[in-house]
Amino acid sequence: MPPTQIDLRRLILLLTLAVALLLSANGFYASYRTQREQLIQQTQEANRVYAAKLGQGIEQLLDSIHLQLGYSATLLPKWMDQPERLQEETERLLRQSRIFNAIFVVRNDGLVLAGSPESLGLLNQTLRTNGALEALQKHRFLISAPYISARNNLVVFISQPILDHYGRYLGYVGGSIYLQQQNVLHRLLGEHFYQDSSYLYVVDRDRRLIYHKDPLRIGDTVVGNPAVERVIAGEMGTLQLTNSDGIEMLAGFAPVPTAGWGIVAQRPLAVTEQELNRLMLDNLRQALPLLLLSLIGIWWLSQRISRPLWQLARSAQQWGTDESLEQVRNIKTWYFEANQLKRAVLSSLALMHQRLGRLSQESLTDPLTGLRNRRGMHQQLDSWREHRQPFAAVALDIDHFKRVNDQYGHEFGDRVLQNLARLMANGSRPSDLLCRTGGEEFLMLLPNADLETARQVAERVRCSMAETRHGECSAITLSAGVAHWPETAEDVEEVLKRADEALYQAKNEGRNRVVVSEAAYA
Ligand SMILES: Nc1nc2c(ncn2[C@@H]2O[C@H](COP(=O)(O)OP(=O)(O)OP(=O)(O)O)[C@@H](O)[C@H]2O)c(=O)[nH]1
Repeated sequence: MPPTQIDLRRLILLLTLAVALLLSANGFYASYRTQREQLIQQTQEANRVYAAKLGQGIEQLLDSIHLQLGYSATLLPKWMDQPERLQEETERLLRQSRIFNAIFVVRNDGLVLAGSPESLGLLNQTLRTNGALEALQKHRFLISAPYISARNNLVVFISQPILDHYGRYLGYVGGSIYLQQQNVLHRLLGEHFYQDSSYLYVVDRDRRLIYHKDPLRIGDTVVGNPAVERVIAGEMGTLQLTNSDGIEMLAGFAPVPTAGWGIVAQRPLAVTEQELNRLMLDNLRQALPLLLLSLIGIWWLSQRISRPLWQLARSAQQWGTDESLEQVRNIKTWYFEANQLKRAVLSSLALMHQRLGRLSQESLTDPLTGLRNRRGMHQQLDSWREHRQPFAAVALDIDHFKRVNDQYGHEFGDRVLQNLARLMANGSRPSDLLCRTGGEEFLMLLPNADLETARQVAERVRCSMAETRHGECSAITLSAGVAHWPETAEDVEEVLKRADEALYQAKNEGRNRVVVSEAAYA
């Protein structure tokens, strides 16, 4: 087998391993993709639910602020000219609500009638801040956009109008939430501590951050963030986006309709993927023994399937030999195709052997007479020489055969040759080897016959030839020379030569006679 060729067993093994690994890898990859999608969706959904829950929390907080300020606003009209009572009320509100960083009661001309903490020092001053002006204008419960307060804090101002029992506008009571200091939003939103880089932020309707884990970013306007755009449009949903640091994020968002705010909760995609990788590695570890077992099973089965084919292929190298048939017969073919192949190989082999046998027989036989030709003779002689089998050689030659041919034609001559072959067969034993070694030269090789016996056989053939009528030609005779190995010759080649010499002598002495090699008498 050339070194570049690969045998069937290895080929099938490699193919099955490759297919098994490909299928496993494909399955593994498909499961990875599905799980990744699921995990991404779950993370986004969890963030959305979380943002929605916090949104509800803020809504409830605003409701509670509304109630508290509303209650206060019903008490305040009768105290508008009692600065101490107003001051007490602002202090109560500040202490009890634990929502605001500062509380004010402001008259309808903007003058601060009371304020807590007193340390702010705004009493009897007119407030001109955005929140204050908006409250004076709108006369309703109001949550302001973030702005810089009179004391230079970034604040959100929430106010409730104070109306007397005729519905006249007297001013408002309101509270500031300092966005850049600890406030109620920090308590509400920051209590969820993430260890995996998840975080959330809150924007107002103008996209300004009113809550962020990084206090320095509070007050910044968020630009080009699709989650922010959608949440301030009042939508709730999920998104995959890139944050301001260029990190891929899985975001869920929900609005706070009362305030026009939006909450976005997000988690880095990489963290989710890490989790997935850990999960997949665990899966792989668990699946590995089964995968190995399957591979061994596939390998075993492929061996069982390929074995008969491989054996049939290997037996092809021996198809010329006698054992090949037996070898193929012994191959166990346990499935239909291999069995059919084996049967086909067996019948082809039988046919081939039959034809080879016939060919080999033909190559050793003279077609005219059916006797052994020179090659056939030598084949037998080789065997006798090897086994030191003694034998006598009788060389026969038809006398004046040229004349017979010339006179009666070549075809007639052929029939004479065939007649002689028959006479030789009649005058010999089955174990004798009868050969036609040339045109009209014949040889009888008689194993275990001595010189005298051989001479008698030659004489018998000569007589029967002389007595035979060949069509219109009455008398055709032959001459013969007899020799023996080892009696008259030292080796096998020499005995033929001695028989030829004796035959030559018979021709010289007048033909139609048998001469025994003289060496026998020496
Ligand atoms: N019909 C026929 N003739 C053959 C065949 N082979 C050889 N011959 C002829 O046999 C003849 C042999 O002639 P020679 O060798 O001269 O010998 P001969 O005529 O037999 O004379 P001697 O052997 O001296 O008695 C030739 O004419 C060959 O053509 C054959 O297969 N068929």
